[in-house]
Formats: sequence, structure tokens, C-alpha cells
Amino acid sequence: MVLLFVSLAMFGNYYVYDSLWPVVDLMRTQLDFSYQQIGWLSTAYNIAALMVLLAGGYIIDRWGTQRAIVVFALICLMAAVLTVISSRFEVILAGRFLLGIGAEPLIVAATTVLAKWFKGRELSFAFGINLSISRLGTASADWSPNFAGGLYATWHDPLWLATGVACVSVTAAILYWVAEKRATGRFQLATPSATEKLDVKSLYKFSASYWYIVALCVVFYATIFPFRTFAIDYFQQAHGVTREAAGLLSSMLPVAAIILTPLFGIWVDKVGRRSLFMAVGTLIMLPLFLAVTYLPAGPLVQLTIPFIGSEPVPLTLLIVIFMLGTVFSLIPAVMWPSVAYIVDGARLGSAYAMMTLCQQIGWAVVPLAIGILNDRNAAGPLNPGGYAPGMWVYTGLVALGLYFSFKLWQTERGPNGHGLDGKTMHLGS
Ligand SMILES: C[C@H](NC(=O)[C@@H](N)CCCCN)C(=O)O
Repeated sequence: MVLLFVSLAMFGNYYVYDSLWPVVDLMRTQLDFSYQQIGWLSTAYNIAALMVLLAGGYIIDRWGTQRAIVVFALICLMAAVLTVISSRFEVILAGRFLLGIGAEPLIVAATTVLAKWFKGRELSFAFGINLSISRLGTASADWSPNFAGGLYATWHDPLWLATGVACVSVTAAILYWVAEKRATGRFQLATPSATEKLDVKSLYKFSASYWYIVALCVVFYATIFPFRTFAIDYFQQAHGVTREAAGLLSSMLPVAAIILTPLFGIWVDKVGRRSLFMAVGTLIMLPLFLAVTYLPAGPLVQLTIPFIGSEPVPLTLLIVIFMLGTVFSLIPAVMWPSVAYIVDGARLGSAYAMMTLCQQIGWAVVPLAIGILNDRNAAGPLNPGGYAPGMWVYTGLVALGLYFSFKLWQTERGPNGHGLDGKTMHLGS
């Protein structure tokens, strides 16, 4: 029950975050927002998250996970309301900032709960379930133009729906509190160690391999999340597909991740070669953004997601997005657990906190840069070529990722390796 309720709280959290992307075109036409302003709505979340992550797990440790999760879910609900109640850009921006304050610590608190309940038992499986249910929130937001198409006459109605989903998140958080309270004393729970706290003093001791993984993490998420920010609008404007079809296409990323991430996890656990998998994933990703930009769209094919919708989409887009979804499953499935293999247990919290902090910095900068580039190049249905510079930025970032993953692979094959290129691995102390 704890896993279910915490995952439902995460479902709401991911839904609210991603609910903005299907209304980008409406915000541009009805509120006259520029792409740069849309970029700011993404960046504001990361700036807030950076500030909260710097405070570390202090609040969670002090309040306990029960109170912390309810409070963070309530902050997400207030953020959802603030994002929708006014047409003023500053108010919507404040809503996205508040969301960053609530959402990222909620993710940290949820991770702490899982560690508390499942450490020494089925922790990886519990993480997998939790991440899949969270990504279902992302997919549902992408599907909302299909199952709630009637709301898409205005930019605000879909965001009121997101506010309703945030209420589900708060309810789930309260139910988790009740469930854990009732279970206290009946189960022996682990006390999570310094999980997710940032211990700055110990950072200089991390190996080169760790920093290559962090660098890959930065460029990977600085590519994939900003691409998702603009993807639905980009498919509509540059490829002329409907919002419904664009939503289905965009949802291929989280849908692939829901299905493939656990499968890749099992595969990699079996065969090892983690650094090679990361390099191969990055290599597959390299041509994809240029492919959507320059390849012919190809014939229309029917994309059907059972119970959600069925829309005609260009074949080239479908193939590219499916490949991107595969990479979105492979790299996180290999990258995050790899850290646990090369950093010893006592410093794992700091290692993950540092990685998440760096992730936010890259993820903060790129949407803004893409927004500015789209505006400067007058990107739109009359000038689809205006989106190309942004696509080159993504490609440049992936090329950097390829360099980092190659360096990681090279290091791991040498005398300073930790066995990430080997077949079998043992977890650090
Ligand atoms: C596991 C990883 N999670 C994150 O990167 C979080 N810090 C932010 C997720 C925000 C999604 N709305 C992932 O999702 O791959």
C-alpha cells in the first residue's frame, strides 16, 4: 500500500509538470507568449529545484517522510492553481517556480520512503514500479488532448484538469501517511542513511568515471527534457499534425520507458557491459534530431494507443520517436544504477544529490536557449526551417554525450576501471 500511494503521489507530480506542453501552441496564440517565455516556464522549475536541492534532505530528515510528502504534494497543488488562475506571464512563471519547490523534494522524499521500506528486499523492483507509475503521469498528460479533447479550446481548462490530478496526488500522500502510521510497529523498517544529502567535502574524492557519468547525465537530460518541452508544439507547427496526434507521438517516449526500462535493467544486470550500453545508447541518439529535421516525412501511418486514441502520423517521425523512446529507456536504466557500482555506499547519497544538482543546471539552460533560437529564427508553420538551429543544439549535446560515454568506456577498460565494462559486478560497500 505504501508503494502504491507514494507512486500515485508521483503520478500526480509528473502529470502536473508535463501538463503544460500540450498547451504551448494555445499559450502562444491566446496569450501571445514567445518561445523564450515558454523556455522560462521550463527553466523556472529547475531554478527552484536547484535552490531546494542545495538545502538537501534537511527538511525531509527533520519532518519525517510522512509529513514531508504531504506538504510537498500540497505545494505542487498550490503551484498547479497558481499556474492556471491568471493569464499574466509572471503569475504562471511563479506557478512553475513553486512547482519546482514542491516536485523535486517530493521525488527525493519518495525515494527515501522506498529505501526505508524495501532496502534489503525488492528495492530495484520497487523503484522500477514507482518510476513506471510516475512515467504514466507523463504519458497521461501527453494523451490528454485525446481523452480530454473538449478542454483544449482554451489554454487554462487542461491546466484545471492538472489541478484535479494534483488533488489526487495530495490524497495519495495523505493515504500513504495513514498506511505507514498504521503499519508502524508491525514491520521492521530500514533507517535510510545519508541518502540524497549533498556532502560537498567528499565530492573531490569521486573518480573520473563518476564525473563522466555525471557529464553524460547532464547532456542527456539537457537534451531529452527540453525536447519534450517543445515536442508537441514542434510536431504541430513543423509537421502539420493535429494536437491529438502530436500528443500520441510525444507519449511514445514515456510509454517506451514504462515497458522497456525494467527489461533493459534485467538485461544489463545479466550481461554487464554498462559503459558500452551507455555509449551505444548515445550513438543511437546522435542522428535522431537531424533525422526529424531533414528526412522526408514519409507516408502517414496509423498510431494507435489502446483506450486512448488512434491518429495518422508520418512514418519517419514515428520511427525516430520510437528510437528516442528506446534510448530514454536504456540510458536511465543503466546510468543511475551504475553510480551505485562505482561509489561506496556511505557516499551514495552525496553522489546522487550532486548528479541531480548538475542535471538541473543543464536542464535549466537548454529550454531557454532553444526558445530564444526558435524566436530569433521565426520558427513556425510558415518557416519550419526555423526549428533547425535548436535541433543542431540537441545534436551537439548528444555528440558531447558520446564523447563522455566513450571516455567512460575507455577508463573502465583501463587499470582505473571499476568493472563497468565487465560482465559481472558486485555492489560497493
Ligand atoms: C529518474 C529520473 N528522474 C529525474 O531526473 C528527476 N530529477 C526529475 C524528473 C522530472 C520529471 N517530470 C528520470 O525521470 O529519468
